[in-house]
Amino acid sequence: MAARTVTDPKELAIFEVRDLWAYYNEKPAIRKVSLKIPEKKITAIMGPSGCGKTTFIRCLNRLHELTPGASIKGEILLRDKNILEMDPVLVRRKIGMVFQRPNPFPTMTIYDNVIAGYKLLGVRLKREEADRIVEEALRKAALWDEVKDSLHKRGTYLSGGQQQRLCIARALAVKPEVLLMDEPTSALDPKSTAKIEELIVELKRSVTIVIVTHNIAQAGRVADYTAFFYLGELVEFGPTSEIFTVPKDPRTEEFLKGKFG
Ligand SMILES: Nc1ncnc2c1ncn2[C@@H]1O[C@H](COP(=O)(O)OP(=O)(O)OP(=O)(O)O)[C@@H](O)[C@H]1O
Repeated sequence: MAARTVTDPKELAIFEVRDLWAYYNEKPAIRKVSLKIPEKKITAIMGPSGCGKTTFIRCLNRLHELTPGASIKGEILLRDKNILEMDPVLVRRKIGMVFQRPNPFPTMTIYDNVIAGYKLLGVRLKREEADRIVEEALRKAALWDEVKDSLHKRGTYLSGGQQQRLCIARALAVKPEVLLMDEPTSALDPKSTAKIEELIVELKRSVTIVIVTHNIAQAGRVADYTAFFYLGELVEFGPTSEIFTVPKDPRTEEFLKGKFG
C-alpha cells in the first residue's frame, strides 16, 4: 500500500528523505521510505517494536553506518544537500541526538559534559565563551536553576531526569539544526517524563525535533506530525491531529487502538 505523506504546503521541510533503504548485512530494516520533515516542528516516529524507528533516525545523522555490516541506499537531503555525501562529523554536528538512557560522560563534571561536543570537535573555547555556552545550553534544557551551584560536580550525581536534560543540553550546546530523540523518556518516571515533554515543546522554537516513541499518548501530546512505520515501511505520515483521528490506513488504526506491539 502506498504511504500517505502529507505535510502542510506552507511548512518548510528541513529534511527530504527519498527512497531510503537501510540494511543490516543486506537484510533491509528500512524499505523505500520517502518523507519530508518540517522545520521547527516536532515529528514523532511511531510503530511497533522492530519496525525500524531507531534505524530510521540513526540514518538521519549517519550513525547507522557505524554498525558493522550496515549500509544505506537513497538520498537524505538536509536543506537540499545530501547528507550521505557530506562529512559525517559535520552531519553529526548539525544533527544532534539524545538516546533512550541518559548517558552523561561519567568521569566529567556537569560543565564539561555540556561543552564535551566542542572538545570532541577539537574546538578550543575561551573561558568566558565556554561559560556562556554552558549557561545558555543548560537554560535551554531547563536545568540551569537546578545545577548552577554545582557545575563542577559529576554529571552522574544528578537524578535520571536531570541527567537526560544534561544530555539534551550537551546536544544543544553545539547548536544543532535538528535534535533526534530516541525514546528519551522511556527510562524515566512520570514526573521527569512530563518535564522533558514540556521542554521538547519549548525547544521547537529553536530546533527541529524528530522523536521516536513507543508511547502513543506521548506522540499525541507533543508531536505536530506523526509518521507510522510498520515492518520497515512508512505506512502513513501527516499532522498528528489527522493521523490520530482519521487514520487512512487500517494498520495505523489497529496500532492506535493498541492492537499490536
Ligand atoms: N545491529 C543490528 N544488527 C542486525 N539487525 C538489527 C540491528 N539493529 C536492529 N536490527 C533489526 O532491524 C530491524 C529494525 O530494528 P529497529 O531497532 O530499528 O526497530 P525499532 O522500531 O526501533 O524497535 P524498538 O521499538 O524495539 O526499539 C529489526 O528487525 C531488528 O532486529
